[in-house]
Amino acid sequence: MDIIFYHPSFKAASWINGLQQRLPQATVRQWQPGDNAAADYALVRTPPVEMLQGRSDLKGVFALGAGVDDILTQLKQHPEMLSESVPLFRLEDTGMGLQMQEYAVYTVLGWFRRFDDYQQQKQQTLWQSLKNYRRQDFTIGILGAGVLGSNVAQSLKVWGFPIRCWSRSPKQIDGVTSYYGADQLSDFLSGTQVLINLLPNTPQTVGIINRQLLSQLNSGAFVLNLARGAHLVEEDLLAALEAGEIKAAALDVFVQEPLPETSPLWSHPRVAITPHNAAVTLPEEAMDYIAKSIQQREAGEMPEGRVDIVRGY
Ligand SMILES: NC(=O)C1=CN([C@@H]2O[C@H](COP(=O)(O)OP(=O)(O)OC[C@H]3O[C@@H](n4cnc5c(N)ncnc54)[C@H](OP(=O)(O)O)[C@@H]3O)[C@@H](O)[C@H]2O)C=CC1
Ligand SMILES: O=CC(=O)O
Repeated sequence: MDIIFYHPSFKAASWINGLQQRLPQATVRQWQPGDNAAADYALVRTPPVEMLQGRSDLKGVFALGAGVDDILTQLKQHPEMLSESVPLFRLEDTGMGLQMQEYAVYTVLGWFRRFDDYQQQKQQTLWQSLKNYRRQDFTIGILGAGVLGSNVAQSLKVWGFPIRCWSRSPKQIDGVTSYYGADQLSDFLSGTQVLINLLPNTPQTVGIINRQLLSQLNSGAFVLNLARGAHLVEEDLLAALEAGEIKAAALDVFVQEPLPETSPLWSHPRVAITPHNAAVTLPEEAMDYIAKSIQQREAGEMPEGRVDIVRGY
């Protein structure tokens, strides 16, 4: 069995060794331009078109992340890149759920306990206790109730906040109110105090967090974008912050990454920024997952995490 590996920044040698140990029957190699030799599986992040093109014999392509929007964008531009018969898989959880939980719990509790306000008071050497939010009014709305959205819902539920989620199909998550489909989006937004985005980036979700959507949240709501920069219209967020409709935002992802030095988001006192690392690919967990998936595929089973290319996630 032959496996080809390509990632623009990961250390190829440690991935190749790690996969080789997990799959002793396989020969794993780093793909280089011009390598057209046979391969059964490909592990990739934003692969060059020529790496996958013409490989209709592949038994699977594994994306080395949870989101596959980069690969699907390339595929739209170069439909010849991936034969329709080749399944594309993505990482499901592999330790990203816990990382998202950490980020969301830290941020939401900080806003709930008004640490952002106290940080600003500190700049003014101001010793003043502020009125607390009421827990029952601090409704958290999660856009996306998939692997990561449901993880985040579970972790925030234990703090006693009302939790709701919005997805394409209805969900049954204990203690979480499910809204689904375009028809129920307004009901989901109405009464939401903290909006957390964990949607995939698809033609249906691009630009979804715009002025019109933000205006339907509670006045003084908070926004946490953990998914993709393309979901959020940054100028609309800035306008809503200026108008006081949105109190604060925490952003991990941006339309342009790295975020340009000239972006007004950098200097905004009520915007927190992290460099797209809310949940990173953990090599050991990811290799365990991919090795298991390859074994399942070799046994004639279809592993979890198959991307529906038409649906876009
Ligand atoms: N910032 C970071 O470091 C990271 C960001 N991410 C981002 O997080 C995203 C989510 O990951 P994950 O939870 O694993 O993805 P999943 O595919 O498991 O979940 C996606 C959720 O979004 C819902 N959804 C998709 N399209 C729509 C739509 N048009 N309307 C309503 N709901 C919709 C799905 O609904 P349904 O369940 O009904 O299908 C599902 O609940 C990734 O795509 C990636 O972009 C991921 C990892 C790290
Ligand atoms: O943003 C990261 C991912 O895995 O998707």
